[in-house]
Amino acid sequence: ADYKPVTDARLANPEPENWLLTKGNYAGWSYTPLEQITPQNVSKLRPVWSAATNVGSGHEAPAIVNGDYMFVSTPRNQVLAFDSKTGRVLWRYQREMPEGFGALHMTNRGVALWGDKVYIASIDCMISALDAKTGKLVWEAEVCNWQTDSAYITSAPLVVKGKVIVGPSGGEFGVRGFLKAFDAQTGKLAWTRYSVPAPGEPGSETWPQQGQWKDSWKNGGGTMWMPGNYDAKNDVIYWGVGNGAPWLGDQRPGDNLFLTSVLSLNPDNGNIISHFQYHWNDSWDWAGMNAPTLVEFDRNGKKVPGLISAQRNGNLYWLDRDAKGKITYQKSTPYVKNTVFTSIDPKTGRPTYDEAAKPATNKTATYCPSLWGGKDWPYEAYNPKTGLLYIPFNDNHCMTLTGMIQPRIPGQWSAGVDINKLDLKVADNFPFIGGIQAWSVDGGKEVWRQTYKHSWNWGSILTTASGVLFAGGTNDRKFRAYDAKSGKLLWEFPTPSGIISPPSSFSIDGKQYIAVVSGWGVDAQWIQGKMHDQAGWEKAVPEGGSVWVFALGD
Ligand SMILES: O=C(O)c1cc(C(=O)O)c2c(n1)C(=O)C(=O)c1cc(C(=O)O)[nH]c1-2
Ligand SMILES: [Ca+2]
Repeated sequence: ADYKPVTDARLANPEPENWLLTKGNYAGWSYTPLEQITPQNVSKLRPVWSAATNVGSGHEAPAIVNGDYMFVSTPRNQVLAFDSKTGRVLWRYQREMPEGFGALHMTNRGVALWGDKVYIASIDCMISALDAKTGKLVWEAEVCNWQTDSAYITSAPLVVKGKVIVGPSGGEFGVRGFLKAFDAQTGKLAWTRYSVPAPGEPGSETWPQQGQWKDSWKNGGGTMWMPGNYDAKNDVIYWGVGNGAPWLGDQRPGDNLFLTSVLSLNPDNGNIISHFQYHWNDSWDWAGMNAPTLVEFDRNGKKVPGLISAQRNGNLYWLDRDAKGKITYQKSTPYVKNTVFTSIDPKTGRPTYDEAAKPATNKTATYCPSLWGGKDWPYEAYNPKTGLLYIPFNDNHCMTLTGMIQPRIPGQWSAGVDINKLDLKVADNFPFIGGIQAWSVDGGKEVWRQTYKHSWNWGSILTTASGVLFAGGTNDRKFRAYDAKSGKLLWEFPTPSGIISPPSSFSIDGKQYIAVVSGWGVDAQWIQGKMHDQAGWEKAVPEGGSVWVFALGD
């Protein structure tokens, strides 16, 4: 079939029938304007086709759809192309894993599209451009060196104006985070931007300049391991920055810009325009890796550009952004229990801490939420019709950590805590752990919630113009539909494994489809094991990847 090239204009204004970007649009909404599937008829949803991916581990990539072509990336550096309507396999690309390779998170969060190419960042630090029609390799380039940098890539790339932008992971291996941008046509490196400034660069004054920790910036963390968002109108990208390395903040005294922050950047050269740091001197692995969602706030009857973001630290943030990309704190509120922040400066958003709840070297501290946060990487969703932000959250869990000095050995855990002693504690008689919260963006209030007594929630959310939410994320393998206005459960379907991939939607010949990839693994699986020990939950969730496509039956 013909392949319609993906242009800058199409990415900035994606047609409703396709799903060209990880989160559906550059604003990060995870929203489809399609309206055929409604709260009234969603109970008639039936599988149309499914396909095994032939690999295990956690499948965290959405189905990306451009007309008749659907692209799904999987763990182990694989990209599958399907006929969107029938599920026929068009091609399969697999980049061989290097011998001896290991990473902390064996997953991939999806491909990016531009022109006639498909871009995949592989776990062994490479970025590859494939021919969309054939799957043939067109170019490849090195983003990092997995052996010498101890880095790996799980992120989906983001393409902005002909540049493919991606950052590696490795916050627990002492990687100093960065983004790289490559020419989408040729693979030539366009720019590199570190999240932690070198001495003399703006922000370096927030890192130790002398003494025992003067070199801490070199391995300070701040990996940018989730795709950013883009304000196409004003030409500004927004990217989240991860946790500090090692985790203990006393080993890098100072605020440590730009860890656990959102950065606004110029996509042409990666220059930092502005930032907001969610919390200073991170000591909890509360990474700020999820870019905030681009919305507009209603202010005195006027629409003003804003950012909203449910952060891992358990706070929900409202930030202003202007046409130049300047970010200004507006307000925040806890959406899960946080035992660390004793107050937040209403002007600056800067928190003060209960020192007893801040882990440090040779000190044991207990804090809530645990390192997995009020929410981890799964995407929130925004629906402009309901005006609600939907947050996949986890509450009633805490962590006890003891800090230590851990030498940095390439490729090895060096977060400054014993990896076997990540002491997750759930609340006694917890009423639930996971769930979905719906928040009014303008009203600033929670409107409804769904809670899961027997599961964490690892499910990114899709919302539709017709008022439906789709989400997996639970250990019972179910894919669910909810009423976006009320939160009422409308439909559910058990897939072969648990779902931790973002659902997406597309339409062909006037028929709307919902796609999702089933395939439990990574931290969702790790926590399930801990919940077995703590609360007697089933130890394992069946694994193995499969793609599912649904539509309304008769
Ligand atoms: O600091 C990092 O570089 C980094 C990377 C990743 C990743 O690439 O998946 C995760 C984390 N940190 C992390 O802290 C975390 O909780 C996490 C969960 C998952 C997952 O896929 O379930 N990845 C990651
Ligand atoms: Ca991390």
